[in-house]
Amino acid sequence: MGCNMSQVIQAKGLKKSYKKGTYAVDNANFKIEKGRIVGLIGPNGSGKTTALKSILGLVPYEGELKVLGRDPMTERDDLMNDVCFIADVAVLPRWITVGQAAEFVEGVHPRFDRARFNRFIENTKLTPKMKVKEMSKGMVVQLHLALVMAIDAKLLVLDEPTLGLDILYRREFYQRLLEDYFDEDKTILITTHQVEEIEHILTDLIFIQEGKIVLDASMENLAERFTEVLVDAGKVEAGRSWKPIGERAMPFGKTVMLFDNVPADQLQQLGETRTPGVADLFVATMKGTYA
Ligand SMILES: Nc1ncnc2c1ncn2[C@@H]1O[C@H](COP(=O)(O)OP(=O)(O)OP(=O)(O)O)[C@@H](O)[C@H]1O
Repeated sequence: MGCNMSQVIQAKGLKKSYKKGTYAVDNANFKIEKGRIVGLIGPNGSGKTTALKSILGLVPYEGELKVLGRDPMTERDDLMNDVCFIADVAVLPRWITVGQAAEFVEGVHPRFDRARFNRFIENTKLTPKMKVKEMSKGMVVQLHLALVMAIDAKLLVLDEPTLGLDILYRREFYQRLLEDYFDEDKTILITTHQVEEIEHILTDLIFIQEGKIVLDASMENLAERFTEVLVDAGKVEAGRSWKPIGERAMPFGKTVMLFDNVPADQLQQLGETRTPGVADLFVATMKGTYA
């Protein structure tokens, strides 16, 4: 692999096995470019965290992997100067204060900017002496975000960052990330299975199922490739003959069908068409996962 710096992550034949004969990540190929916000989305146990751990050099793997031009296994220390990794917000210990949390991150991350952190905190109800256990969940999110955003990392990796938070805070979290942190020199990789609230900030989508990449596309490509049709009651059979990848019943005898690579003008004969939401696309793609 060449050293192309607009390429933030390159994986070729990436594999990780914890147990002989089974692969948590199974021959994954993908590229992530600078200035993208990528959602790595998959059901429980599909290999998301394992993929992230490989990217961060936290587990040994097979195959080729380059992150910011470096080999995560042999150049981990170097790589960590440019990467910020945050697991879910729940990991902040309950006894820690705002000030101590900042001190801790400052100690472990060379790119942490204390003044920047303080500026974020000044816009909240948080005070330096406040403990996590005294905060509402929303305040914990604010603390978490301030810690993340004060790190000037080229690559930000977030593993289920909004787990356990309600929809309002999930929205707030992603909106702030987009408005106050993201720019064209940064790249964000987020894993989640709560897709609805991140889809509007994502530029790219990677679906993973049983360790395999089953979809890898930019949001523009998705809109070109997939179409959802609200099929009129009398046209269901016609619709099925064009092999939808998903189908669900709606009130009043209508049926929603999801099509992959069927020309839109053809589908318009069936009923109203639109671009599917990521959640519906996810469900259709993962069909059979829990069977
Ligand atoms: N340390 C480990 N030792 C053994 N098996 C593991 C280990 N970590 C993960 N696995 C297995 O690898 C597979 C993928 O797990 P992984 O945590 O990567 O999935 P995930 O997509 O992040 O899941 P979730 O959404 O539930 O967090 C699972 O079958 C899991 O049981």
